[in-house]
Amino acid sequence: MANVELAVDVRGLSKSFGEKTVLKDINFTLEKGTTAVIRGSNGIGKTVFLSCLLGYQSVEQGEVMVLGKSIKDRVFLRKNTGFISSDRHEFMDILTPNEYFRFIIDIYQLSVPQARITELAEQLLVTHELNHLIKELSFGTKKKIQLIGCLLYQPALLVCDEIFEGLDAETVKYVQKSFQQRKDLGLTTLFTTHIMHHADFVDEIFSLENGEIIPAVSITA
Ligand SMILES: Nc1ncnc2c1ncn2[C@@H]1O[C@H](COP(=O)(O)OP(=O)(O)OP(=O)(O)O)[C@@H](O)[C@H]1O
Repeated sequence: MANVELAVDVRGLSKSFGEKTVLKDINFTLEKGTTAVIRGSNGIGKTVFLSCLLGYQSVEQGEVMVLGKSIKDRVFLRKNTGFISSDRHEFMDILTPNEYFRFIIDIYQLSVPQARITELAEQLLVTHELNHLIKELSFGTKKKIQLIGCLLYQPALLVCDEIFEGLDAETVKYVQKSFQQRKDLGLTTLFTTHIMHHADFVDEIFSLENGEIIPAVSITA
């Protein structure tokens, strides 16, 4: 029976590429309403782990439950999760931000007034970018557009890869505040970063080392 109080419940997850084992029998849980960070050195497997968690990469061995359901239920998974990628936005690239937001509003059947999009765009200083193709936007602006998309539907589980990379100081503060607001709403946020001092507000800190995810004592240790 699934534990519905867990936002993430990973059991025995392993993942290899050829001879190279990246994730080794990972057991990892995250309670609902938690904000957590996973740190780890370059190439250690953070992106692969997040991709397995959200069903973007096949799981070789093990079981992954998100919000009490197996990730094999892909409709549930997509409806209730959001992903902010550091560098993968192929399907967004052919849209403008405005088209992308309309797409999100349509598929999630949201009743979001245009004024809310205008407000978020003003807060994140992207008002003048809304009708340009996403592929033509800067690295940080693409991330801001993904953030706005997620804030429109506020997924129960938001997963972000390298969330602070390439963001200016004001946007870093905005992201931190948004994640704290998500926590106040009882929502779960899991992200990776190399900039650990930006993550000093989280509830839980994990480290990916030697293919395993282990709790870390502090943001530095
Ligand atoms: N599709 C793939 N095919 C083969 N190897 C892969 C594939 N995807 C990832 N890897 C390998 O898995 C390992 C972990 O990569 P991953 O991108 O998860 O690292 P990371 O911890 O996110 O690193 P960084 O901090 O540099 O972003 C790397 O050795 C990478 O080369």
